[in-house]
Amino acid sequence: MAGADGERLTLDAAMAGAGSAKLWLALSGGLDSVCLLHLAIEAHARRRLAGEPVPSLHVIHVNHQLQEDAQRFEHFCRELCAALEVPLEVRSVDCLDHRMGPEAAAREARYRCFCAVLDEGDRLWLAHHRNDQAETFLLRALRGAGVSGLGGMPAARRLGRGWLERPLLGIGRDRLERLAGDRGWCWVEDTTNLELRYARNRLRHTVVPALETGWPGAAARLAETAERLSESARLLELFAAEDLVRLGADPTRLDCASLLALGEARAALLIRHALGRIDVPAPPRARLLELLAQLGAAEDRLVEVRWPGGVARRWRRALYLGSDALELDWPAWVAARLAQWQPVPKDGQRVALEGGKRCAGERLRLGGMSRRLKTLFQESGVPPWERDNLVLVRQSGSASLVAVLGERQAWVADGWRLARHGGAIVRGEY
Ligand SMILES: Nc1ncnc2c1ncn2[C@@H]1O[C@H](COP(=O)(O)OP(=O)(O)OP(=O)(O)O)[C@@H](O)[C@H]1O
Repeated sequence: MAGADGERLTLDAAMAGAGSAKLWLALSGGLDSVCLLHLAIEAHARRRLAGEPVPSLHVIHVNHQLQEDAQRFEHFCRELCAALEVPLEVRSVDCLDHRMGPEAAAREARYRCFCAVLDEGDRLWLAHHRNDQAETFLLRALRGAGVSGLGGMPAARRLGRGWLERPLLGIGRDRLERLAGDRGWCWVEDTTNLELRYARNRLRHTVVPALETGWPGAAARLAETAERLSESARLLELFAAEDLVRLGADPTRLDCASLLALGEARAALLIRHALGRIDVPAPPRARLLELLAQLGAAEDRLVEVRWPGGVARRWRRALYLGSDALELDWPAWVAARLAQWQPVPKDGQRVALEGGKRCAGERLRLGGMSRRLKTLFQESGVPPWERDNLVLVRQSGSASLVAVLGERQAWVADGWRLARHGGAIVRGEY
C-alpha cells in the first residue's frame, strides 16, 4: 500500500482522544467519503488492536431525493455499510420546497440532519480534502472575498452539540483516487459532478488542471494560503473582540463617535465582528462602506441601511445592528424575554405571567409613581423601532402591568423584582 502512511497518520491522530463519544462518518457514496469510511475503519481497527480507547463508529447518509440517482446512492451506501459491518443511519429529506435553490436547500437539510444525530461531544467527519479547499479558495477569490472568506473550511468546528471535523483536508484528490484504485474500493459516480454549468465543476475540470500543468502543486499551495489566511482571520477576530469590549461590549449597539474614530478599515472589521456575534450575516463590502460614510454625515438624521439578513440604524449617536427578520415569532420572543429576565413578586410567591403587546396609554408603577410607557421609553433611550417589540407582562387574569421586557432593558413595577438578568442594563425598582 504505497504512499498511504500519510493517511494512516492523519486518521490515527484524528481518532485519538475521542473518548467514549460516537464518531459519525458522513457518507455520500462518492469517492471521497468512501475513502474516508475505509480509512476510518482501518484506523479504528489499528487502535483497538493496540488496546487504545476507541469511539463507536456510525455512518450517516442523507438522501436528498433530488435526482433520480438518489435511490442508487442510498442503496450503495446500505450495501457498503452492511459489508463493512458498520451501523448506518439513513435520513431522507425533502428539498423541493425551497426558496434558495436546490443545492443550497440540500446543503441546509443535510446539516440539519447532521446536527440532529450528534449527541453531546460526538464527532462527525466529512471527507473534504485539499482540492476541495483549493477550489473553495478560488471560488471565493473570484467573488472578491476578504481574509475570513478566503480562510476556507476549518479542519474542526462546533456543530450542534458536537464537532464537525475534516481529517482529509491535508490530502489531495489524486492520492485518494490512487488509494481507492490500489485497494479496489468501489464508489458511485455523481454525474452532476461533470456538469460544467456549475462553477465548482468548471474549476475542478478546467482551471485547476491548467494551473497544475503550469505550476505543479498549485492546489496544495492554494490550500496552504487558505490555511494561513484563516490564521490571520482568527487574529483579526481577536483584535475586533477587543475593540468591541472597548466600545461597551454590546454587539447590538455601538457608539458612533468611537466607531468612526477607529478609521474605516477597523470600524468595518468591528461591525462585521459584532454582526457575527449576533448571528446576522455581514453586508457586502460596498454596503458597509456606504453605512460608514453615512454615519459620518449629519448627526440628526436617522440612518438606515439594509442588506439580505441584516439592518443597521443610527439613532441618537449610536449604531444599532440587528436582523432584518420582518416578522417576529411573537410567542417565541415572549418566552425568550420571560426566560431572560424572569420577573417575580418580591414576596417570592410563584405566579403565572402572560406577555402581551403594547397598545396605547399603558402605565407602569415605578418608584411610587405611575409612569406613562411612552415617556419612560423616550427617557430611557429605547430606539423607536424596538418599542413595539417590548413585552408587556401581566399577572394572568390581572390588568395591571408588572414588567416591561426588552432585549437589552427591562423595567419592573414596584413590588416586583427580576430573578435573573442577561447582563444588560436593568431599570426600575427592585
Ligand atoms: N448526501 C450525503 N450524505 C452524507 N454525507 C454527505 C452527503 N453529501 C455530502 N456529504 C459529506 O459532505 C462532504 C462534502 O460533500 P460535498 O463536497 O458534496 O459538499 P459541499 O456542498 O461541497 O460541501 P459542504 O459540506 O461544505 O456543503 C462529503 O465528502 C461527505 O462526507
